[in-house]
Amino acid sequence: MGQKIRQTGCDQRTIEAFLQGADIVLDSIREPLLVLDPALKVVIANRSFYLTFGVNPKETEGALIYDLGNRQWNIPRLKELLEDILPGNTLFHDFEVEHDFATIGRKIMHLNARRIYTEPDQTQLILLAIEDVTDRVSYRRNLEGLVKKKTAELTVALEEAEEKNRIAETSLSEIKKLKQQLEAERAYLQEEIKLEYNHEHIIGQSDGLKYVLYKIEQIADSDTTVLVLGETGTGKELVARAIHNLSRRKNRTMLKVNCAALPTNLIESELFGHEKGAFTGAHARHTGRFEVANGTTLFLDEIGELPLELQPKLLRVLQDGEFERLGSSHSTKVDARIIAATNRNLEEEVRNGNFREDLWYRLNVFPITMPPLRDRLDDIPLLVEFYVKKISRRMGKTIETIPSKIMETLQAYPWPGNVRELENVLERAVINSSGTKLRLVDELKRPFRGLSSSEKTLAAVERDHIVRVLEQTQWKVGGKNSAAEILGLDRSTLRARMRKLNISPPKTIK
Ligand SMILES: Nc1ncnc2c1ncn2[C@@H]1O[C@H](COP(=O)(O)OP(=O)(O)OP(=O)(O)O)[C@@H](O)[C@H]1O
Repeated sequence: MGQKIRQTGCDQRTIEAFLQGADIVLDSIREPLLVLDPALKVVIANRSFYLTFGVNPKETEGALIYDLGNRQWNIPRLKELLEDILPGNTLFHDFEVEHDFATIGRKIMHLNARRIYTEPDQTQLILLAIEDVTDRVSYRRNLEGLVKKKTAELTVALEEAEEKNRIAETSLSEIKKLKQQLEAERAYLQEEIKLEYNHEHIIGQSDGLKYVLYKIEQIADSDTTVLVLGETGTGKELVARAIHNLSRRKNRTMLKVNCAALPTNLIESELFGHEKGAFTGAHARHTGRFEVANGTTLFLDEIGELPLELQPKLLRVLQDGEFERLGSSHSTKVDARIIAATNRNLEEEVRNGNFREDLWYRLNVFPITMPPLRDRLDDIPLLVEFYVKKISRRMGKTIETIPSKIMETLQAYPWPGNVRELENVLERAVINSSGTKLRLVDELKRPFRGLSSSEKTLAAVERDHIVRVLEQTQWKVGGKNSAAEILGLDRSTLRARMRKLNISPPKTIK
């Protein structure tokens, strides 16, 4: 402890009185201590201070606190705190400073300062205690670093887990969607199986048919919308199936919607689906054919019968591949290749205001016209042979001869119902043939009410034929031996046609 007190701001005698015995007390304390006068100059320091800081009393006592230790304590905030102790009667604890020692390296210290009095005259001095907290702080800092590192690692792990979870959820919802789609497709297939659709190859070798086959091959591979035109029963659906089976989508089932077979209020839901509660009776969500057809081909049969109010919705799917389920405000995207078919003259329907012109243009990108059977007489013998064989095999019969007279009759008939009608005529013929020779039962020579078919419009020919079949069946529209069965149409399709062609039963039948 220094003997002389140099230039402190206090009365010399007072200080000396204070120092009497104080050095013994101060030296006995293990922490470094400093006593400062009101001018913040060092009055005295203890042994621990000198040892810790590697300084001697001579260079310490009388020195301004901020000048100590290479001015490392010249910190503005510390200055404020120290200068406020005596005037403000304040104290402070654990002011953290870092100090570089030449001998022992970097140390972290906590400074604690308070006011003290000298006896007997109560002169005010400052006691500054210095605590070495290097180990504690390093331990805390290490711990904090560790916590930070672990937190960062955990955050990354959490983010990764969340991402995995998100991917899993997305996959799950995709799987669910796919499952729904497959279930709908399976239900559709079961319906199809029930209907016993069994489409064979397209039979024929006429130039007209060869041209159709050429066009099928030309367009099959692309996703272009195809419009198949032609009279009823000419094989438009066969064309659609042939395109699908030659396309990249052939591994999935082609879906079909007959636009004439459903009432207007059901067709929208059938095509586009609906949400639960979209209308009275919508007890569950229904996936529409467009959605099920995602990734495959959708065949829209009898497109000319699509109600006008639904035509803009179809146009939007064709243009943007988007639609909304009934009762939903969300758009659903689909990638369905559309093949539409009609036996109507759509241009005429556009002129009559029954069909939207923009939709007609959009559908008519690649038209394929199936020629009527009467324009491809060469195909009749092939078709007759094919169907007689097929039907007799099904019925367990053997028909070996088709008399040339019958073949001539079949080639002379105008076939307003086309191949479908031929098929029905042959079915009845096989049923009625008891031996190995085919026997026709239908009266095919019957002329068309006064006019030849070439002199009539297509609609008039169709009307005549339907009326004739209805008359034959006593106007029995549906069921066994009905007009619908003979014409090979659904009962609802026939009814739609009758409405369109203005056919109604005579009053006596009603
Ligand atoms: N070239 C052909 N070869 C073999 N069968 C054919 C041919 N053309 C049509 N058919 C048969 O005729 C029947 C009617 O064909 P399809 O249903 O494809 O005609 P469509 O033109 O779509 O008729 P609709 O306009 O009434 O819907 C089917 O049983 C079909 O297998």
